[in-house]
Amino acid sequence: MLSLVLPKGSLEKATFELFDAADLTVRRGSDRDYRASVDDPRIDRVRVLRPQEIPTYLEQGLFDLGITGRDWITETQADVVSLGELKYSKATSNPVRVIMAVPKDAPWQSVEDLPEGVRISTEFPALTERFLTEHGVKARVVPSYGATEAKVPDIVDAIVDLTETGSSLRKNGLRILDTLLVSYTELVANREAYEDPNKRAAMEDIALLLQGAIRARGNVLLKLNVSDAQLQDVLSIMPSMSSPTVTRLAGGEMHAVESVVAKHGVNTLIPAIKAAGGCDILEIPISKIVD
Ligand SMILES: Nc1ncnc2c1ncn2[C@@H]1O[C@H](COP(=O)(O)OP(=O)(O)OP(=O)(O)O)[C@@H](O)[C@H]1O
Ligand SMILES: O=P(O)(O)OC[C@H]1O[C@H](OP(=O)(O)OP(=O)(O)O)[C@H](O)[C@@H]1O
Repeated sequence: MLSLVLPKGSLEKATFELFDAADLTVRRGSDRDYRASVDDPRIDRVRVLRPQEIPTYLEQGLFDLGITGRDWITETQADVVSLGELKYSKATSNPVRVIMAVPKDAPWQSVEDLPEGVRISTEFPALTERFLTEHGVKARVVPSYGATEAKVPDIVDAIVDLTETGSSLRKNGLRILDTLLVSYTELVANREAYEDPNKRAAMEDIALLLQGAIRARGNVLLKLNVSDAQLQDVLSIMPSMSSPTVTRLAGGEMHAVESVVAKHGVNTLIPAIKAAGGCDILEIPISKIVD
């Protein structure tokens, strides 16, 4: 069946939590163990490796399916099939951005302002070279192996690096000059494996479980009862994914209402439902939402 490669490092914790939520719990001896397993008939081999190497390994057929960032797929230009974006990063559900940054007080306002021979440190040399060529800038691109922000202004003049929350840029007194790429985490496959109908079906099952777990994040199921007379008042304030489900209760003039709502806002919604006539209100966690 499928061999799977998962990212070590920045995405590791969030990826393992997502697989757990998707009922594809990854098991390994310790967090230093780079061989793992998933108790699922569709997955027979799991390795945990650096995300920057994952697109190439997938292209070469060393694994069928993997998770990495769009940034590394673009940098390596690996020929892989994407099964879709998985909306999570190291700390948030937002994408990361590959940006060019300079010291706050540098004179340059756009990439075209950079002088010939400008020194730029980056972990993304290929992406940076392509970007500079597009903008007609002749620079010296210096490969970085981490702590890139720390190298300006004494070692280099500018950097191309990732930003998620912006905290590293702020701490290092840097200003964004341009954005080269917006990058989501993605589920990607080896092209040949994806062409195999059995493997593709297994990959699509896994994608569905992962996306279902991501969609469920931040949502809860609200259930309540309400009288005939007050049903419209409750429905008028009840958000839902499509439309709330309303069922008549076996006895009397009561209805049961249920709806998937955003967890954010439930603190004001529940008292409002109660004031509108709702009773027996239940808030229930959701593990997955599959279309
Ligand atoms: N806040 C973040 N910082 C860095 N990378 C992030 C962040 N959120 C998501 N990512 C993604 O995680 C991957 C990081 O890959 P990379 O090969 O640079 O290894 P790493 O996990 O950061 O390891 P190291 O810390 O040793 O550099 C990229 O695809 C990147 O887009
Ligand atoms: O916008 P932020 O939320 O601050 O996140 C972005 C920072 O996180 C990553 O660094 P990491 O901690 O992986 O160290 P590294 O630079 O050594 O790779 C990345 O390279 C940025 O420096």
